[in-house]
Amino acid sequence: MSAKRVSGKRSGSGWRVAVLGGGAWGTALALAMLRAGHEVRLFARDAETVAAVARGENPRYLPGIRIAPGIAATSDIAAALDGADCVLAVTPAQSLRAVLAAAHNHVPREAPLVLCAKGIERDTGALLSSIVEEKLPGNPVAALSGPSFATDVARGLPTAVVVAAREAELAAELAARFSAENLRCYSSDDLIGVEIGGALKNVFAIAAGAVTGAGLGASAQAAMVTRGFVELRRIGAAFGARPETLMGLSGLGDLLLTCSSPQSRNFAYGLALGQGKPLAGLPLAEGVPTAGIAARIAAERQIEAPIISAVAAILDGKVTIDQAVTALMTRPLKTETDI
Ligand SMILES: NC(=O)C1=CN([C@@H]2O[C@H](COP(=O)(O)OP(=O)(O)OC[C@H]3O[C@@H](n4cnc5c(N)ncnc54)[C@H](O)[C@@H]3O)[C@@H](O)[C@H]2O)C=CC1
Ligand SMILES: O=C(CO)COP(=O)(O)O
Repeated sequence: MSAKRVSGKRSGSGWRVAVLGGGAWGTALALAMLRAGHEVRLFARDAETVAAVARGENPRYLPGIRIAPGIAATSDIAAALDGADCVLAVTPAQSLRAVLAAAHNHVPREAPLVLCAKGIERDTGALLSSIVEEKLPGNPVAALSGPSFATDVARGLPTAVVVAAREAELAAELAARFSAENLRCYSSDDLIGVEIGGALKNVFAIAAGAVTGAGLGASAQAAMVTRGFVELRRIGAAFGARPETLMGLSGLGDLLLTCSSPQSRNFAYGLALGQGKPLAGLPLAEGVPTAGIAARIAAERQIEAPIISAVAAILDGKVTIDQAVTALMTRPLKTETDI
């Protein structure tokens, strides 16, 4: 790691952090970075969000939460990235490629690009780290993931996340710099494992919401989440993720959070699906595009992932929830340990 990155370009311990994305999570992370002692620039593409953050709010994405002064919001991506020591990419997974296309000429050389979105690119099956490696080949890539609702983090409620990079030293440095009183960052050198956990838990959160919405009961819910976790581990193993990473904050931790709370937008999406309510206009549910591509990846690699396939088929309107449940319940019996 370069000496420049260790010490930061600015004097003192604070970095200049650029946050790309003025939605719920981008704004919450901007606040978290401010609390951790950094100078924060927030890129939001719409002028309305920029003006709102300057007023101390973001009513569209974080209604009712006061945004502390000190975040410099801008819709000029070059200005947001100017002199950044570190860049957080916090737009939806399916927008990452477009955002990096707009950003790549302005990202300072060597600044780590920290992925904060959770998903797999729908059209290509690419993990987000591989998109960064393609678009910003000179910049180190990292990922921040774990159980962390934007509203909780924005309010300063305590939680723990994991920051991963292929280089353990970089992961540890980022974790140290991002941690603050109420945000405890663990570090990991299993970048792929952290990415896979964060991306796939969203698919099971949709399934969990659908189970609740369809009134299938708490037992079905626990059985689905447990067997879903087996699928997450199978796919993770195929990508080279370490099992202990998937047992950690970005896998099991986030699965527990989002499969149990309607505060999760993916759970809420599944809930509406299960209740037969309209889905149009619901907030971002990253598990929707990820379900389809994860089902395709599983099929291509011959990985057994019946719950992911069922979620994808339900979302595509190919089967009903009832039909999917019957198909899952009548699969050939097997030993539980046969993952
Ligand atoms: N909201 C949460 O609690 C958490 C969200 N995440 C992840 O963070 C990512 C972003 O989620 P949120 O901020 O919650 O979504 P959001 O829907 O609240 O905001 C998305 C933001 O991205 C912007 N955006 C979309 N496409 C863009 C583009 N092409 N160029 C520039 N800006 C663009 C939108 O204008 C909006 O400001 C997702 O992958 C999500 O899974 C991760 C942890 C917690
Ligand atoms: O990933 C999250 C919390 O860790 C947020 O989940 P939702 O996108 O389902 O709201």
